[in-house]
Amino acid sequence: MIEAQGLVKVYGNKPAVQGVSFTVQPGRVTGFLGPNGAGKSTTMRMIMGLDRPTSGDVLVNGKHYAKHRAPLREVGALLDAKAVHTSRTAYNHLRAMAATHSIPTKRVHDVIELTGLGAVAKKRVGGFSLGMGQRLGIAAALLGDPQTIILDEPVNGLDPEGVLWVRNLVKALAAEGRTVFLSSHLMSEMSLTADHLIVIGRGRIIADAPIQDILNNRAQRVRVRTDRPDVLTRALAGEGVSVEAREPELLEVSGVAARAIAETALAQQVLVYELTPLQASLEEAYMDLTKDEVEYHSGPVADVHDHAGTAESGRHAAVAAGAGQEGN
Ligand SMILES: Nc1ncnc2c1ncn2[C@@H]1O[C@H](COP(=O)(O)OP(=O)(O)OP(=O)(O)O)[C@@H](O)[C@H]1O
Repeated sequence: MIEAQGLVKVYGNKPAVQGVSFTVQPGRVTGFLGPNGAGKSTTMRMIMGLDRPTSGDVLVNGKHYAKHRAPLREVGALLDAKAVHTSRTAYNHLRAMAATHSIPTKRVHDVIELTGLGAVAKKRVGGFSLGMGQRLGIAAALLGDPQTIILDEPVNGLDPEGVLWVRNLVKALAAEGRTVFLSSHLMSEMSLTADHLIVIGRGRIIADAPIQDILNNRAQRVRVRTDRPDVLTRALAGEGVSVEAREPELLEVSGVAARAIAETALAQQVLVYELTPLQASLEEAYMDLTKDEVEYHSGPVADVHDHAGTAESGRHAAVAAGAGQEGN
């Protein structure tokens, strides 16, 4: 279990994390989701004792990370896969880690097999691709067979087969009763992997709930086809209600339930020939939640065309477009 209480981290005069409290429970995958610069990595580094909180406190399995006698056996983390730039082979890297924590060599072989590194285990880590580096980082995180696993952007750089593998792995680890805390900026991936979401924006928690609740709590949108959109729009107007005209006879309404729209239409004697409650995608719910919290706003799509193609290039383009907005 991970318990954070009032965590604050200020770099110079830049508040990166601003009073964050949450509990990550065992037995489920908890996703840590937020736009670039939201404070995910900083929070994870504080959990692992790599950054000292400006104030507040965080415990892993009931203690500060550094107070555990055998931390690798308590908590396994992948924080920066690129950090392992070594002339050692993957096998020797893991063996050295195992040796300093009294972990038997058999476990090294086990995690190499588990992470699909068998074919490259005797190769120098310095020559690894990003995906192989991610697998090695995950192997290292699992080496001590820890109860708590923290993975910062674990699918970064993985091919689709690798993404699926991480998804199944973290679900299996949670099903064994472990605490699994996983950061990502990819909502689509989280929706397939996590049971519970903690959403962070500009250093503050903006949601902490089961994924299904986050979807259900989003203002319900209803698609309405009517021959009198003008009359219905006026009749529905009110606080918390939004009515958008999509096509000449098509409205999208949020903030009013389908039945209430039907009642209003009936009272106005307006013909309605479609009334469809729309299920929000997790992506939409996320955009809704974080719309005021993004530190970096993307430029128009035309700006990113040169790099377009992958989510990753889009993300970098978004950062580039937003450079200079930091601290606003
Ligand atoms: N060592 C540091 N010194 C100064 N500022 C920092 C440092 N580390 C992070 N920050 C700033 O703190 C804020 C939070 O950064 P953090 O890396 O925790 O966000 P993140 O949610 O992990 O983002 P990303 O998805 O881009 O990795 C950002 O504004 C970042 O620029």
